[in-house]
Amino acid sequence: MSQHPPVPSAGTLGETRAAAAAPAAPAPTAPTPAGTPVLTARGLTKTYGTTTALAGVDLTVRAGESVAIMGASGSGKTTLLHCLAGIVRPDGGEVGLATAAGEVMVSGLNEAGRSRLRREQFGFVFQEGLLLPELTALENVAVALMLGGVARPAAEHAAVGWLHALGLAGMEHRRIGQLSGGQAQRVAIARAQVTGAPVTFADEPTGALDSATSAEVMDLLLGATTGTGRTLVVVTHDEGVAARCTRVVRLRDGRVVAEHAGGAR
Ligand SMILES: Nc1ncnc2c1ncn2[C@@H]1O[C@H](COP(=O)(O)OP(=O)(O)OP(=O)(O)O)[C@@H](O)[C@H]1O
Repeated sequence: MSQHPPVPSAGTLGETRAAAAAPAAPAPTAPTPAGTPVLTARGLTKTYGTTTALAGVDLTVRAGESVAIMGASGSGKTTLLHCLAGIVRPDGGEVGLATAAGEVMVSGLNEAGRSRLRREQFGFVFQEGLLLPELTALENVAVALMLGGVARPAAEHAAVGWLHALGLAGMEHRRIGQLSGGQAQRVAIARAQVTGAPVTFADEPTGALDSATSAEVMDLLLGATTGTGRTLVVVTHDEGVAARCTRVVRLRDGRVVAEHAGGAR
């Protein structure tokens, strides 16, 4: 990455939805106009042995929206998220990502291409496992930029900006194990946003949190993504999380069985 990393404006993204939406962190590339399709899945299929995880999914995700993917355990939510994000290659169908250079077929790229795409275009907030416990909060965020070629001082400057915006001032040098679950998820949000990635994927981002902390983390996640014109795709079992999104997609047995506006619309 050659651009100077984006840094949020002064202040915090706040604890409330309204406050969280206020400061805008410029994306490294011109943001896709709101409402434009940014990710398009066509006829996605995926099987694991004899298990059909996806049985033909069509889905369009538009810039600036927050899409909650819901459904019973085993209905294919995580597999769909992983196919959209280029973590897993579907057996059939395709996933297209709109970029400044035209549509990139995520599903057609080899592992190196998908890895680069994930680093440059996507942010990830998962329930667990993505933060490096041996690194501090600051290092966990800065490393996302350093992997893209940003020098350490600039990466740390941007990381500090995001950690402060997410209410973690003073905790920059704590290791992940020295943070609460909610604080660790804020670090994950900072790491997912610091590169300016236009699309963030979250898989049960509040799954391990109590309901008050869950609401705070979800507000911050929305403020940092759709609040700054970016796009969020979130897998969740929690109707409260889905109610904060603009659209809800429900899966059953690897198929989309319902789609409707979320409470945020
Ligand atoms: N790596 C894998 N190997 C074998 N089977 C898998 C694998 N990943 C997923 N599956 C199976 O595919 C189906 C869909 O799994 P997936 O994780 O996408 O569902 P989910 O809706 O996210 O479930 P949950 O809510 O329990 O996380 C399940 O039957 C699951 O057991």
